[in-house]
Amino acid sequence: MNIWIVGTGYVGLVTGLCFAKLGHQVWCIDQDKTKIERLSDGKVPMHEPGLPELLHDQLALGRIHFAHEYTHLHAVDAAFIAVGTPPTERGEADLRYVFSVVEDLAKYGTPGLLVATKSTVPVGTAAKIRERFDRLGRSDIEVASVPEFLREGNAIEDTLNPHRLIYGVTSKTALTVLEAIHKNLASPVVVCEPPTAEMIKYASNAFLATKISFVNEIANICDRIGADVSQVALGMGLDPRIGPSFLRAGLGYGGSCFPKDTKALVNIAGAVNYDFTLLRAVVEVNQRQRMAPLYRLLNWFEDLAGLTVCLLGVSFKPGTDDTRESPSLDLARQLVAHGATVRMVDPVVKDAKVPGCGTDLSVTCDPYEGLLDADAAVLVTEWDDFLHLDWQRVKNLMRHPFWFDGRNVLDPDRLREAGLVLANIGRGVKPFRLVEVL
Ligand SMILES: NC(=O)c1ccc[n+]([C@@H]2O[C@H](COP(=O)([O-])OP(=O)(O)OC[C@H]3O[C@@H](n4cnc5c(N)ncnc54)[C@H](O)[C@@H]3O)[C@@H](O)[C@H]2O)c1
Ligand SMILES: O=c1ccn([C@@H]2O[C@H](COP(=O)(O)OP(=O)(O)O[C@H]3O[C@H](CO)[C@@H](O)[C@H](O)[C@H]3O)[C@@H](O)[C@H]2O)c(=O)[nH]1
Repeated sequence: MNIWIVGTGYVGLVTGLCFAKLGHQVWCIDQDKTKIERLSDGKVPMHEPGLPELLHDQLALGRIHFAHEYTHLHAVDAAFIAVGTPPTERGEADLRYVFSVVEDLAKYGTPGLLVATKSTVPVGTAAKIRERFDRLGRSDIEVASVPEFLREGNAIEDTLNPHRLIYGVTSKTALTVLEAIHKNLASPVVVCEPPTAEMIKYASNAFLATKISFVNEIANICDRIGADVSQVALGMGLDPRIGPSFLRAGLGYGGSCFPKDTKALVNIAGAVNYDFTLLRAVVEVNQRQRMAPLYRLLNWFEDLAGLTVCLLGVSFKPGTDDTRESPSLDLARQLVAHGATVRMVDPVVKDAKVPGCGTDLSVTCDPYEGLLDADAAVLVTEWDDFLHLDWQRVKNLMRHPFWFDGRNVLDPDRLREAGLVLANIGRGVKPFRLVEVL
């Protein structure tokens, strides 16, 4: 089939390349001319495992094309909208990019085109898109909601083997096109109305965020009563009704999705006079959780002025260079406000724009360089590169030996043997090694 993907970011590029791999002809359109030129030259603008190879292969096969305007005017079967829906100041999803694409598609879309949103959009958006097309004289265009569930760092696998496909449609024609596009995927399919599809996306992210904030609250209690949250999560997760995933305590969730989508769902509920009390608490717990290392540092040093703190990890999670809503940036801003000098280390992020910090902070990829003469270190992102350092060398490099493991991934015994002082999240007691899954 012939497919347009509008918006060539994390979602659009991965989706476009995966559709090409499935045998379709794909045109990725983006208003960012530089990005399009780089992609046409085979250069991937973000860090995502497997993407450079996939781009190379699909360019060679002639199935993927990049354009910054709608020059391809012959029959296109479907257009997927994958532009950003960033939060407004009030936390609502900003739909201006989506509606701007709708205007373009009304102008350039060929008759009978199916327009599907992959962007995460508030419940009711498909209906608004339908209205706009009708107003623009394009009642022939079909509208659907096909929410996206890929995770950054695992995006290709998630797209080629999704846990589910959600088709929010209002006609058999739309369903037939979606089935033809995804026919080589063996995933369960849920066919529903567009508002239900839109809600499935928000409810899924909100539920995962709730699990994280829940386990972080348990961790904070564990710290105070001398229990170990890692083993609490292990014990809980063995119950199949609970499951082991998304129970890793730490500095909370970041990224371009959970923070914005939880706030957007609180707003969606508010707009229909429903107070989503639970989700508001999830958001609040997450914000507070990010500051755990700051309070520990103040506890160790009382005053942070003049100290050097090394933050390990800038991206919001390992496997990506995405720094949107990264806990590391929030923490850096707070540390700078307390008078500390912040050094950042990350294997793929090259520079850190810290909002409210004046200048960009420099980022090195060498942990030993970042730790030289540091008074304290905080592991914010659990990149493999940080897990097995030469701890004796680390101890000798640092001015003071204070470490905060914000993701509970470092081996406490190893660090302590090297003479480092270690704090973590909710592991108030030394792990009792006999407790294993037998
Ligand atoms: N990033 C993820 O992991 C993920 C996963 C699932 C869903 N989503 C949702 O998908 C959407 C896109 O997210 P993303 O992370 O890929 O965003 P992104 O910022 O990486 O990419 C968006 C792209 O859209 C382009 N764009 C904006 N307006 C345009 C226009 N009028 N015409 C053409 N191109 C335009 C931008 O230049 C940019 O390249 C969001 O709604 C997000 O919530 C994201
Ligand atoms: O047990 C856990 C699991 C995750 N996280 C944090 O949660 C955030 C999100 O992680 P993850 O879900 O792996 O990353 P995303 O790429 O943001 O993917 C989420 O957001 C996407 C955008 O909506 C969805 O498509 C995905 O299904 C959904 O998992 C990260 O900061 C993680 O560090 C934890 O703190 N504890």
